[in-house]
Amino acid sequence: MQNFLAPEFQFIHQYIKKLAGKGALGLTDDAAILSVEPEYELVLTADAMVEHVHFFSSDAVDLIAQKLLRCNLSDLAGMGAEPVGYLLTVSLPKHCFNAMWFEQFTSGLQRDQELFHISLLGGDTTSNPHNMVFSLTAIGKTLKNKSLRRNNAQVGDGIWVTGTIGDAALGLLALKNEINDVDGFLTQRYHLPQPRLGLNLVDIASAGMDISDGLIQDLGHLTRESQVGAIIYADQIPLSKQAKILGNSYLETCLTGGDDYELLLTIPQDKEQQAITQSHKANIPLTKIGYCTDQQGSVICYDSNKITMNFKNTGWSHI
Ligand SMILES: Nc1ncnc2c1ncn2[C@@H]1O[C@H](COP(=O)(O)OP(=O)(O)O)[C@@H](O)[C@H]1O
Ligand SMILES: Cc1ncc(C[n+]2csc(CCOP(=O)(O)OP(=O)(O)O)c2C)c(N)n1
Ligand SMILES: [Mg+2]
Repeated sequence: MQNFLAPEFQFIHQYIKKLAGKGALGLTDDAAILSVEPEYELVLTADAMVEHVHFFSSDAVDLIAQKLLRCNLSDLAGMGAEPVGYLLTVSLPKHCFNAMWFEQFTSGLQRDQELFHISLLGGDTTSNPHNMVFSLTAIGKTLKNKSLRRNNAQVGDGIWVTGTIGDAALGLLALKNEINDVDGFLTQRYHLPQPRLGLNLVDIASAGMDISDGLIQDLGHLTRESQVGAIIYADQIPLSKQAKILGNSYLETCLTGGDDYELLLTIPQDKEQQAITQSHKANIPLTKIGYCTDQQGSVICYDSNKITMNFKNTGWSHI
């Protein structure tokens, strides 16, 4: 009998293999092998992306791939980790198994592998009759005991965010034709999040996480884990000029819509200058939006008239 490759393995060989890096063993074995320097520990995270839920069927395939990788890299950034490698699982309807689809998907990943200095370690390929479903496991590293946790914010620490908040949620509205995205900025922020890797806040930030489900909800997670409360000021929250133009009626979308993939951080007041220095070094904007209180479980957002804002939902929930 001739030893030929079944189509599944031809696809892996032809398209996926070129993404494989150190430790992947050329995708020839059952698993990858990873060594890590003794002074480091591994940081592991997995996030899935599902057609119709996380992205549109009509989205460009290379952008879907980049968003998948970037959302996971954002989780590593949220832990203060440096990327090492990733595992990729794809489950696709049969019509996706063609050269054009795989060329686009892998070219998106290849682009970002170079940008973020990361390579593929392995994964799995399956078919399913309905939707595109992806899962990516990102592996990073931090110096031992130096990762950024959600549970160490202290009363009085400032609350900070990177970048601008709400653009992607507005981009989603634009893609649903509910608002106009004149220059394409908002949809671009939806399609291509910017993982905030490289911001070195070791021994500076007291707690941190990435914002994926909505600022208000994610701040709730951080304050709960740290057993503190929070007061933030809506007019201090950094918004892009495209978001500002839409006006106050879209503020709630910005603060609760999710898909930001920015970092939420707490920083003791005596470390603020160091944090700002690091933000300049990494060229990542950092803005103070409030502070931690001793009102455990209370997240208050004041509007510009110092009136507490009430939200219909504080953020995204799958169920
Ligand atoms: N199906 C699951 N199996 C194992 N762990 C899970 C599962 N779903 C969520 N988690 C864990 O629960 C925590 C919260 O999940 P999630 O809200 O998705 O975090 P994130 O927003 O950082 O991706 C994370 O530590 C995540 O690893
Ligand atoms: C087509 C489409 N509809 C709705 C959304 C909004 N949305 C879907 S999941 C999600 C939250 C982030 O995804 P999740 O799976 O919760 O990631 P995690 O918090 O685990 O990182 C948001 C804001 C979207 N991105 N795309
Ligand atoms: Mg998750």
